[in-house]
Amino acid sequence: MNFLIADTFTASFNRLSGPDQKAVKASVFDLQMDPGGNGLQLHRIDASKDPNFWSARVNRDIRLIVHKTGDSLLVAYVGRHDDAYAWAERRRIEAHPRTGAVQIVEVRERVEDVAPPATFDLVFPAPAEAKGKETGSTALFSSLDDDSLLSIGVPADWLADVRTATEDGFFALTAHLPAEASEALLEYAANGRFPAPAPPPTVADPFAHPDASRRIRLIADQKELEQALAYPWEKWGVFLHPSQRALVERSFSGPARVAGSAGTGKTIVAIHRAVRLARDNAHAKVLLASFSDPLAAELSKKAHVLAPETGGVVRRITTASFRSIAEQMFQLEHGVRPRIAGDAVLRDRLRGATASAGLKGFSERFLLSEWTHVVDAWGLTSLDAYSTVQRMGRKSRLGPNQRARLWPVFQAVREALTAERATTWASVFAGLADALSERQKKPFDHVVVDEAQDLAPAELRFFAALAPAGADGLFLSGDLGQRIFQHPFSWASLGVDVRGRSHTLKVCYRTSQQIRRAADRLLPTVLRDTDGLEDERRGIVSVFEGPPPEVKSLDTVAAEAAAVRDTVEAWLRDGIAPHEIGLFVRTRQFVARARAAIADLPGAAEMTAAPMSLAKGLEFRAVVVMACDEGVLPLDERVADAADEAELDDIYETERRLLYVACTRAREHLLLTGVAPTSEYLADFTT
Ligand SMILES: Nc1ncnc2c1ncn2[C@@H]1O[C@H](COP(=O)(O)OP(=O)(O)OP(=O)(O)O)[C@@H](O)[C@H]1O
Repeated sequence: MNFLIADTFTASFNRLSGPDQKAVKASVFDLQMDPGGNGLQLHRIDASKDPNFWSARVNRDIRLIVHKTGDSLLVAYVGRHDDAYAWAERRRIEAHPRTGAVQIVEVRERVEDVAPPATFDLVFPAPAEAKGKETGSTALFSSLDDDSLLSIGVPADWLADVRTATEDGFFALTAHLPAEASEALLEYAANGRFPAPAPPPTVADPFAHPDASRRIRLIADQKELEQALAYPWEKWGVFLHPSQRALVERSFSGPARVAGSAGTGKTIVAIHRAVRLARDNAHAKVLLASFSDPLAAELSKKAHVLAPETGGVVRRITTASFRSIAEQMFQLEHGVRPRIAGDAVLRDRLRGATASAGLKGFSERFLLSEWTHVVDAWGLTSLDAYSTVQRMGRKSRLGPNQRARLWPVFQAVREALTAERATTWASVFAGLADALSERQKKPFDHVVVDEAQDLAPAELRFFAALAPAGADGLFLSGDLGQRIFQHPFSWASLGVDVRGRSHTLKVCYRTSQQIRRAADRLLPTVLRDTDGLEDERRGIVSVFEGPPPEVKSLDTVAAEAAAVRDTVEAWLRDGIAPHEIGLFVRTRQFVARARAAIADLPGAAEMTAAPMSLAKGLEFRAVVVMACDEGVLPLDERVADAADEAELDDIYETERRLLYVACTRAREHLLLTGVAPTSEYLADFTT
């Protein structure tokens, strides 16, 4: 008999107290051992339209709802007695007549509350089919016939409701529909088309249909059940979107990439893929790398969720930050750690060299940036090389004469570093890339890199050289819209050509529809990388909705602090825990302004207050982005350094992306504040 669990069970389990969860786990294990349910007092739920719903007694209070058929037992829900019975009485489980996927369907006639709720600040762009629409009361799907609605998995008894749904009532309705149907409707409302239908299953098993296997998982053995129950709140551990699953399972003939806006699950795909690769080959060594040490630590935690220690899988997955894995490799190669010259040292050497060369007319910041992003990033060692290098992302044009004047300075810096036996990260990565690319035997069989949009050229070459060049050697996950540390460059020119092997995720799991759409307005709808790959950002749907983001322009710093304090206090009152709150500001100097605003609130120390550049990869239930003042965002110092119009544009775009990253850390609540006159970017949120 097949033993299955549904995501409705996982979600309901998550709402129980610790002791109740423990008791439920014991009962679910018992059920798996003995699907007959002896000892659990199985009772058929007579009031349910579906005769296959049974309740199992966990303890005095708690009932487990299971769905039993001749060949399967599905654990569907858990809750207090009355709640559990009511849930089962309002549901039926059946294969959809058209798609063939098993669905947990709400029985239409038992749902009384489908009437439109309070008006939402609706989030759709002008719906494709809603020409002439003026209010939120126009039917969104009236032009769709039964056939189309059935093809996306709308249950037959909900067809009429869907056809009469208006913007105002839409989310209330979709809460009752199977997720594949509501996602498809959302996409239709946003883009005027349906997503590509899920491919039919190869076997005629309704549970094996991709739409079903996203929400109902077959549990093969006790170990799998342990995993599913150990981290039930990490839904992604068990239930992946089909587009995510495809990227995890698929074999790619060369380097491949997953893209997608913030919160679409790129990191989740990267982790699943690393675990999948390690599982598939018991000898494979896998590297799972991310931008910083804290992000790498998060990857490691999540990899453990997917592959508990016992399997021996995690041992073969090395999680590391870009720099820490390079440092380890450097030590293996040279027996010592690299002596890295930091920015302060570089600035000092640049200053010295500029003075010696009598060079005038270039700011210190420009010189450091030119060194970091051009000379050092590309490992240039001669004037010839510097004269011909394409200064990608450095839009200011530097003529041959200017380059010739600058070169002695950079050469002197390089010589000074060599004399001091110091090096730079770019040199470390480049040296390792050169050494490793010569080798037949590579340190890893598969390399998976998250936050790949911020890889520097030498870093990309390094990761490409760490694993064999063939199939499934290199997998990169990243979002061009979140590139904040690197200038763009051609991956293909460095031998990492992901064209034809690049896929974009479109379902956002982190951020509410309202916040995501507002944040999306900060970026162009299509981003293009240097190799011509397009990242289409329209048509993203969030799986839930929430209050719209708030933007407040205040007259003084004190008034801003008071506004932030009031909002954060309200969040705390609403049950949001202090550690679920993050405050972001443009630079370190403004962290004190954020801290001061929340200083007297309970749990203030547990709230995160950090510069936007550290927001990458994090997430919070509620986020404040503070100090969005004119002159701070974009940052005056950066703007002042722009060599020309083109470089100015580039700075403006990077600053926008920083704000985008900070805003998309929010799941449910987002507040942006600034002291008037505020940042010009804030206007994008309200228009
Ligand atoms: N299939 C899924 N089911 C449930 N939750 C998911 C799923 N995929 C991702 N999530 C959740 O969505 C959130 C965002 O996922 P993740 O961090 O992987 O996105 P991302 O695309 O890497 O985001 P960013 O680019 O902003 O770093 C996380 O909380 C993750 O647990």
